[in-house]
Amino acid sequence: MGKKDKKTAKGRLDKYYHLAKEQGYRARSAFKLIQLNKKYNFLEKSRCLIDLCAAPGGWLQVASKYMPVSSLIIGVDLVPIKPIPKVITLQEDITTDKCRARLRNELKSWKADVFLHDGAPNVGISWAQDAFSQSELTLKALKLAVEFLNEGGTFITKIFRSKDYNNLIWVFNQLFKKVEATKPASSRNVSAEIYVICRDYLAPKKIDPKFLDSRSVFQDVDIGPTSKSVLEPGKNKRNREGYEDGVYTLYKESSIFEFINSDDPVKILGSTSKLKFDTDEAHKLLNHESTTEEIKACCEDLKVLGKREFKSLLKWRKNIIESLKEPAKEDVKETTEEEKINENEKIDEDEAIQEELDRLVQEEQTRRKQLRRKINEKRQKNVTRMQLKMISPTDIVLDDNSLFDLKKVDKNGILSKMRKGNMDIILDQDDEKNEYMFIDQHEDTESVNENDDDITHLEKELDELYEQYQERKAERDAKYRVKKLRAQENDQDDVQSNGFKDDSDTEENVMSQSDEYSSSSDNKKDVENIKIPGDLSKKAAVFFDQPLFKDFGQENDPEQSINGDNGLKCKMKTDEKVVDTKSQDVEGEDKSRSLKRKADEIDQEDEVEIVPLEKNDELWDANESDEDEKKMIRARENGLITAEAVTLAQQLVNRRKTKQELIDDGFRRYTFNDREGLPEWFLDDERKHNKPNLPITKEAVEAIRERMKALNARPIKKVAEAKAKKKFRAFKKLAKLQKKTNAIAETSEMTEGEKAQTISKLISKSQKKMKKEVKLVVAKGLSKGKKGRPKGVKGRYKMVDARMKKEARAMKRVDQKGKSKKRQKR
Ligand SMILES: C[S@@+](CC[C@H](N)C(=O)[O-])C[C@H]1O[C@@H](n2cnc3c(N)ncnc32)[C@H](O)[C@@H]1O
Repeated sequence: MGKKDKKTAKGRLDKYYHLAKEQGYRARSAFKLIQLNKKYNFLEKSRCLIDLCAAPGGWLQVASKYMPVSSLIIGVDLVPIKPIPKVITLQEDITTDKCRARLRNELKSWKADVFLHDGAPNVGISWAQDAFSQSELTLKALKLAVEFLNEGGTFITKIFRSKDYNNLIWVFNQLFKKVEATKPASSRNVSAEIYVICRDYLAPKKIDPKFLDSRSVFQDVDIGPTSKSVLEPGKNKRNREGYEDGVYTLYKESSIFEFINSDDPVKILGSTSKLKFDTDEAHKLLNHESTTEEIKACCEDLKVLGKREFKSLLKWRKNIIESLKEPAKEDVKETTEEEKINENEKIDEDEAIQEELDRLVQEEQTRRKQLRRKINEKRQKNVTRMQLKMISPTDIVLDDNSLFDLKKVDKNGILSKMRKGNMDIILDQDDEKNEYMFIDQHEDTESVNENDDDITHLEKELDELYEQYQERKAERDAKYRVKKLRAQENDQDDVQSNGFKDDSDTEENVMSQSDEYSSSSDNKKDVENIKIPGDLSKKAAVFFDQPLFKDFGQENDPEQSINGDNGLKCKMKTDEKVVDTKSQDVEGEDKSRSLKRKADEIDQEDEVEIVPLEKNDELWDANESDEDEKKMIRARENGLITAEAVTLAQQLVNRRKTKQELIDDGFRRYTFNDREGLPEWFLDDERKHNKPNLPITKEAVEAIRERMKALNARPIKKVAEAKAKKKFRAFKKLAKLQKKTNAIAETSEMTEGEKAQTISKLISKSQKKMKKEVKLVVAKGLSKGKKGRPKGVKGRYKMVDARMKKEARAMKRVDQKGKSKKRQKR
């Protein structure tokens, strides 16, 4: 069988193909016999069956299944048939006498009850030939059948619905009582095959030999090559047109010019027996240089030619056609050459030069454009990177056309400003020299104090060095960069939540730019000069926001109440009520007095502005109000996640701690940590190490640990995905199995028992695929695991030797010792 087109082949895998696979039949054609038997019920009654053209054996399998156990079943085919229990198989050509002899030998005195013929000769040349070969084969099968069939026996054959069909049916009717043609459901609709059931063999004593002679039975016996393509007979499409109307003879002559002038010369070669050189013009062709003796001989009898000869005839035809056209061609050649010369003359030399010039200019322009784009891209990249603080200006390697001229920058002392982090720069696009300008809003007000004393100078240097260190650290450590960014965000949030608007107001810009305004002496003045809309400066507002001053404004100025809806609110960490400090203790009063004094001092310098707050604004404490708020939100969302928080909660719930105690605990050395004026490096260090040591209980730690364990036990995404995939695969497998079992349950070709058996087979097959785990068991005891299953081991197991590993190591050791001794001897 030829190589099938994948798409077609797949299309052929229909329901019967799958059913045949399921039920172990070798070919889907098995179902044709099952269906025929269902209709005519001949297998169960038979004791001897001969299957002609039986390979691969599908019909034989069905026969052995449905026929009584001790039946004689013989299968014959050109190709060997794999053995089938209780079936005799012969490798013979059913058209030969040898086959007949072998059958006689096998049958001895027996005669067959059923003769089957499902033969399909090697086909593909033309439809008419295919059909004829099939009909001829059928007649040969019938010839064998009439010789070996019992009276009343059945002959079943496949035939094509061709013009020989009626002739065959006529012959069958002469030999059998009942002749019926049927097409089983499993036979494909696209196939022209049909099955003829000839029952009740009459077994006439004398059979007219014409009944079994193909020349007599079929009208047009010898079908010549009707092939359209003589060059590729194997690849022909099947053609159901049959003979040409009115053409009953196979010998045909055509004129040589018919072949030369034809649009389809291959067809002429296929349908003609001889090509004639009959006219005067044709005679001239005989003298043509390409008309060799071989060509002449080929034209005499086309029927005997092969592919090579047909090709040479076609080549000859091509040469003849060209030579007939030649004079006309020469004329055309002359005219074209003249035209070419004229055209060449027309081409103006100036135009050519102009074109060349245009091209060069164009090239230069594109080159420049590309260069400019490259430079711009590079500049843009650097600016972005610098704004993201990924690089410092000093990191940029500069060429002549580069964005920065460091020497210039340094002359103006800008470099040091850059190092301090003032990155607000604008690029003057029009300026071809690419100079940089710094925007410094306070350039007028702020002058560099050159007479700083040594300590301040040292501190400044230290700050700068620390900043550089941080930058270097940030470059190396992505985590650190993220942390720093987060800290900056928090700082900005603080500023906003404290009533500072985040617009382009100059003062506020300065605020947001100076992250650590309170610790930087450079910016100190700026900060102090900031006017908060209201009466208090930011610093004063922060100061007065402490819970101690909650009722402070109320007594003196009820209209501008600090605690009022529009004033600053105060809140302690734990509870709003707690802030209501009616019973302030003595210590608190002392503190309040000293703090008030401090505030007065500050306000002497600053104008006091009160920041109006929205009614629903969250309150904040002097140090880390936002932190607290965030912690609260996090606790609400995720529950308590630290042992300290759980301990505190437990203490509160169990009433081991009162509110008052909680407030008192709040007043400790960490409560009013003064950060003012402290260098950044010190504050960073403090943030890292100086933390309150809050009490924790064993139960709280246990509770947190349990929670973490539960979290860990949750499957990670990948595991969950893998599990889901596995589930999906199992589901798909089950659906497939269900589909198969449904098909089996619905089929009418099987008994209920067979259905159940096949379904259970399918199920067990699908389960088999699951891998069984093999347990390794170390061989112990006297028998070393040689006697039976070890105790307590279920399922598959494998015995392994505990010594093996140790012995292997020992051998290695001995080996190495031997080697070292040899070396010493040398
Ligand atoms: C369609 S298959 C038969 C399938 C068969 N009924 C089954 O169920 O397995 C046709 C068979 O006819 C065989 N055949 C064709 N011409 C033959 C011949 N002259 N003698 C014996 N077998 C022939 C082919 O070898 C081919 O195996």
